[in-house]
Amino acid sequence: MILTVDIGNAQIKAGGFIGERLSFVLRLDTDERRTAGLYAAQLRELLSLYGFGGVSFEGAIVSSVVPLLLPVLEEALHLIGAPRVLTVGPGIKTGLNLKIDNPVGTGPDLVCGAVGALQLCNPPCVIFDFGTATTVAALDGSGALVGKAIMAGVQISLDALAERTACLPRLGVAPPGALLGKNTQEAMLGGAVYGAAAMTDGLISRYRAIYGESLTCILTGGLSGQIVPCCESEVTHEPNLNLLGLRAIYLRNS
Ligand SMILES: Nc1ncnc2c1ncn2[C@@H]1O[C@H](COP(=O)(O)OP(=O)(O)O)[C@@H](O)[C@H]1O
Ligand SMILES: CC(C)(COP(=O)(O)O)[C@@H](O)C(=O)NCCC(=O)O
Ligand SMILES: [K+]
Repeated sequence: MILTVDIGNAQIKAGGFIGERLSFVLRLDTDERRTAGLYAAQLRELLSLYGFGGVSFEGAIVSSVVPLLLPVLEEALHLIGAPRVLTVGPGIKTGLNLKIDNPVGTGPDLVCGAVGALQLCNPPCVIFDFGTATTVAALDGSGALVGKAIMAGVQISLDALAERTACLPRLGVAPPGALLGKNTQEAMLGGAVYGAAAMTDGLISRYRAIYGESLTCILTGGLSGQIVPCCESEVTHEPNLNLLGLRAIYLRNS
């Protein structure tokens, strides 16, 4: 089995591939205070809970947008028995052409998503990733990453409303009851979720004006399942896109 690990700002996603098949996805909280031993113990426990306790790993690959946690998870993966642990960063072959300023400063999650997208479709394509931040990565007809957009994430927007107003409550992203709410909670959820979906539709129509109607739009990220049902555009939903990309990068480097 190949273990793929995507460290995001909210959660660490660990996916196990047997061949092409993604057999499981574990989610752990991102916490910079946690040690390698604690993450290893948690991974071990979850692996056996899901029935993969005895499985041996061919290797593992990690991508991180939280620099402090990268060595911590690398060590945790060695501790649970991964004989080799690759890292998405300088020196790794991704096969992706980055036609942007400062390729090294680009989030490795965007790189993994782009590589994952190229497994699923022919470019041009755009990837919307709804996590802590909402990000867009655009791949031109040659498959090169040519541009990106970064917005406040859907949960961040709700958190900011609760923090910076006197009367608005703290809410988690959830299916909105209606486009227009009848109460404060519905109004906030409708605004956040339909607002994100309408932003997505609006950006897609602008990107289609550049790249043509054949542009493939892939939505991913932990919150994408809440946004996809409210979008009007034709989109592909792949919640584990970064893990697919990580597996492809692992294979390219082994
Ligand atoms: N099992 C799950 N499946 C999908 N989304 C989840 C799940 N558990 C939590 N989430 C939501 O996904 C969000 C994190 O999305 P994610 O894409 O992992 O963000 P990041 O990459 O920034 O860590 C959290 O706000 C959480 O509420
Ligand atoms: C934009 C991000 C914060 C998104 O992180 P996430 O929502 O996946 O936790 C991350 O990709 C990042 O820190 N990027 C570096 C800046 C850039 O890609 O231009
Ligand atoms: K994101």
